Amino acid sequence: MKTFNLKLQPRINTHGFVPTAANVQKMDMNIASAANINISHLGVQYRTQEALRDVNCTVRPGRLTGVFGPNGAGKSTLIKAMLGLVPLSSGNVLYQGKPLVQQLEKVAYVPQRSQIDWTYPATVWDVVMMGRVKKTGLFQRFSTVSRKVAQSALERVGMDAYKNRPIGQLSGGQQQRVFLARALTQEAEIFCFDEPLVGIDQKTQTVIFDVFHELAQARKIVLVVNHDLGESIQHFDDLILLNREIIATGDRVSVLTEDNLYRAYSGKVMYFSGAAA
Ligand SMILES: Nc1ncnc2c1ncn2[C@@H]1O[C@H](COP(=O)(O)OP(=O)(O)OP(=O)(O)O)[C@@H](O)[C@H]1O
Repeated sequence: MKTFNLKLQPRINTHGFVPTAANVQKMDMNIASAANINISHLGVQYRTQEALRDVNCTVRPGRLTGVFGPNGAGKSTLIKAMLGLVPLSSGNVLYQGKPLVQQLEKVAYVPQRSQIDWTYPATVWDVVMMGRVKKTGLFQRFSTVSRKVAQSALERVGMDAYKNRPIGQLSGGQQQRVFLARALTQEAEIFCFDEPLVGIDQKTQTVIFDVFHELAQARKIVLVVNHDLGESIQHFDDLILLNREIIATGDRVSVLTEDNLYRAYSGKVMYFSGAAA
């Protein structure tokens, strides 16, 4: 049985936002009027297996949202279904009132490491510039603006010095930072990351969460699949707790209850209620 020490502290904040009750209320009012992703009655069936059943939830801009749940809970499937990468057996996903799949130019998606071909002969710069292809058009020359955006994204994630390296020669953390830079160059409204924290070093984790918080503060939608119930969970504002169906969804503190965790992980997680204070 795994044990996790889940101290429900205020979200770690490195950008000067003081989470007083008044500030949070102001933020919540803004959020209520902003554009959400609304997922309604979403189901996914893989041949004989029902991966997701009747998923209903909202993903809000301005909030760092984590998708949590045990192995095989359907976390990756949820993101793929939202982006039209696997077919829905029921339901819909709307953004600003319209199907999200009709607005994929607004989305930056970084899949799981295992789904990326790291032997592909591309340099760090090539990979980051790929983030500009949708804006520039295939086979068109990249503009000066595009190059500046890519350069600034590389610098933001601390990978500027590796620009000419083949992507396959980098460490796991460096590769993840390059893919984060590529997502940034897309200048998207919606950012989806599937397990970006797997196999990375502490420095990369810090950079990644700093960038996530910056995106959220810029009122982007930031959705992150994660399975680690350790300390890093405190970075998230909202959680979607899944196990083939929604167990709980909403702000982090309301989702992280003993009962919800027990139901999601079938009793395989011991929750220290004393640590919630
Ligand atoms: N392409 C597929 N074809 C058939 N079954 C699949 C496919 N992709 C996923 N599954 C199954 O659907 C279920 C949900 O998978 P998914 O990868 O979405 O879970 P997850 O919560 O992301 O898991 P993990 O934390 O292990 O990555 C699993 O039982 C998985 O084996």
